[in-house]
Amino acid sequence: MSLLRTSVVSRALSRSYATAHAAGKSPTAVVMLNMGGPSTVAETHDFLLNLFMDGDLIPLPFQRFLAPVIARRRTPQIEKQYTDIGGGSPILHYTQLQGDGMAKLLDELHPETAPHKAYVAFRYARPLTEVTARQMKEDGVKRAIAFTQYPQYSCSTTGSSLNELFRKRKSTELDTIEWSVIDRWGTHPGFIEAVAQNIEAALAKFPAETRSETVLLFSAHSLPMSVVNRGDPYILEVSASVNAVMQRLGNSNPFRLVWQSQVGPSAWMGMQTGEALKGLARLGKKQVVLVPIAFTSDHIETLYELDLEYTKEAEELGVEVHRAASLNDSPVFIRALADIATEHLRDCKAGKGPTSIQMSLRCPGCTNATCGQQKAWFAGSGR
Ligand SMILES: C=CC1=C(C)c2cc3[nH]c(cc4nc(cc5[nH]c(cc1n2)c(C)c5CCC(=O)O)C(CCC(=O)O)=C4C)c(C)c3C=C
Ligand SMILES: [Fe+2]
Ligand SMILES: [Fe+2]
Repeated sequence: MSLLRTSVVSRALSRSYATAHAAGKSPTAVVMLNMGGPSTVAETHDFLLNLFMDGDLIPLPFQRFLAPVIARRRTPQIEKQYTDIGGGSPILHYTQLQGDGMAKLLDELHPETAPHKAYVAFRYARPLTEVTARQMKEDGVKRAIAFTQYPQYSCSTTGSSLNELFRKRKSTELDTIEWSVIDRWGTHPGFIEAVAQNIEAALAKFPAETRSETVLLFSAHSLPMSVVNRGDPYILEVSASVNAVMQRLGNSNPFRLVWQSQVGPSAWMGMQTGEALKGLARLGKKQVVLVPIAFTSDHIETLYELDLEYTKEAEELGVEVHRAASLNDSPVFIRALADIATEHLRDCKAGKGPTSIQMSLRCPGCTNATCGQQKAWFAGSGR
């Protein structure tokens, strides 16, 4: 579609939302769930406090007392990182852009449920669930999709966001809405295509003669081994994404999946990204493309850890590193989000239920009662 036609269509669609709203037709809400990040450096402390208060992510003894201490102690270091990447996290900007683009496409792809409206609900930064819920109430929302923006499922990420929505359902009147859930989409062809195109763009920076020797180093946020060992599906699902991307690329390059950003002294999933780069240098590898695979926009892990820390270290060891761009404003990715939501709405209409079959299963080692209650509540929504 030409740019001109896209903007004409999008203006017409915004008008269709405004007209339908004025006429009293409430929008189908698509609630973009993610962790969020501090939009300004000054918001870093509150972001960290919310994060360390989350017992679904970091169960601490005496959480209410310990979390503020740890958050306060960690704030200066993390504030410096957000300062160094330009003064804050871009996640809100990109999530809004992705959501608005998706909602416009959805009006075309699935007119039966139009108008669609994207809402953002972050777990640790503004806009938090309560604020989003208030907006949804003002808009008269009766039907909503909880659409995780984590491609791969972990109880510590998507699980935590769904638990929060479930806990707040009464106080925010979210329980008056008919819900369904998109809980994972790590092998969706549109997502895989968007990642593959960004890898191809990074690979093109190397000379054609040596391009196929470049190592693709997929990097995802690590998980504590205690979470892996209770049966969390994240490691498997990230691996499935990597395999799907490599198939799409025709297995053009050697590759590995490695893990970054571990926090604290406990055991985490390895091999660590920084160590892997050093190891590749030791093995004489000269060219690497770093590929963020478990997050949909830039954040400190890409802009600080990958771009500022690891790339510099590797280049000092004689390795040329280029990073595949994050999905950010990729039109291929925005189209993928719209396709995922369309397929979900069709599945709901076909009676496949408000949640996926896989979502119904708790981790075999899960002892968090909220997980079970939350899954049962979403599965029963609208029935
Ligand atoms: C899919 C991505 C992520 C998983 C899985 C994940 C698990 C996880 N994280 C922590 C602890 C922390 N994470 C922190 C920051 C952070 N985490 C992710 C993503 C995942 N986390 C991102 C994208 C970010 C950065 C946000 C940004 O704006 O850049 C932090 C805070 C930063 C710090 O203090 O270092 C902590 C703490 C645990 C314990 C965990 C699994 C249980
Ligand atoms: Fe769980
Ligand atoms: Fe994290």
